Amino acid sequence: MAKAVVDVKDVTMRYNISSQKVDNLKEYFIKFVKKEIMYNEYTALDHVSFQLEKGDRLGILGLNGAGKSTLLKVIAGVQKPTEGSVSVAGRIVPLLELGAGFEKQYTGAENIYLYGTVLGYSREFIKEKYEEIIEFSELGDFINVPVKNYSSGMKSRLGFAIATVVEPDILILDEVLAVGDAKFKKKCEAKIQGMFDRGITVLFVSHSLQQVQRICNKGILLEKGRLIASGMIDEVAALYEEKTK
Ligand SMILES: Nc1ncnc2c1ncn2[C@@H]1O[C@H](COP(=O)(O)OP(=O)(O)OP(=O)(O)O)[C@@H](O)[C@H]1O
Repeated sequence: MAKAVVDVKDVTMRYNISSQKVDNLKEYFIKFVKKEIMYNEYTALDHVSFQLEKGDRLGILGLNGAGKSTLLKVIAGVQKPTEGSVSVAGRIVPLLELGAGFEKQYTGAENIYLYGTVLGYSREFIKEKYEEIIEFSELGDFINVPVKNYSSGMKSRLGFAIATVVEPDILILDEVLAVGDAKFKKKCEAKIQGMFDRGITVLFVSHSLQQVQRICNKGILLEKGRLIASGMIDEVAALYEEKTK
């Protein structure tokens, strides 16, 4: 077997969820001091393991709350798993919650530098790609306006333009093909298709089964945080459809 590009080993993710409703910070503090805050532990991912080879395009299927987004965040390194490990070979570009990392009081232009740095780009690289990012985002003069005045579509466009200015080895997509208006969506799809054609590895979550089957060759199915099936996408998609009947 070829060397794994993504190796997810026995990953478990548990969250503490407060079991009572606390209305404000003062009440929380009083209950905390009196040790009255109780937590329920919730297992969002339960000992999940799989590997991907270079060029694999994995569709992650499962009902709402199955753990799909959590799995992507753990692989992207945004969240640390409670147990288990993830190893990744190459540059990952995560297209998750586009624009969520922006500093709202700063302009789009300033955020190119801030967000670019968060994604691990050097200052020289951002400088070199600056015009290309603005051009792709189609924000025009809005680039000098604070991000707090952007529509959600504008934020997504800028987020997409910054994240995809590098050539990734691994691309993580969470429902982001729904970015912006129809025209911009087409442009994003074309850019992503170009990356697919260069044989990158992809992890993809979408509620459109058709889209997943069009893009992916392999699939996994999550149910309540457990991996219950993995294989070729058409087989896993058929099983998923069976379960949703
Ligand atoms: N930060 C968090 N704190 C507490 N619980 C969380 C957190 N993030 C996710 N969860 C819980 O973990 C479970 C899995 O969530 P996740 O978003 O990964 O599911 P999903 O399969 O992507 O769902 P959807 O299809 O609705 O997007 C859910 O029950 C969710 O409430």
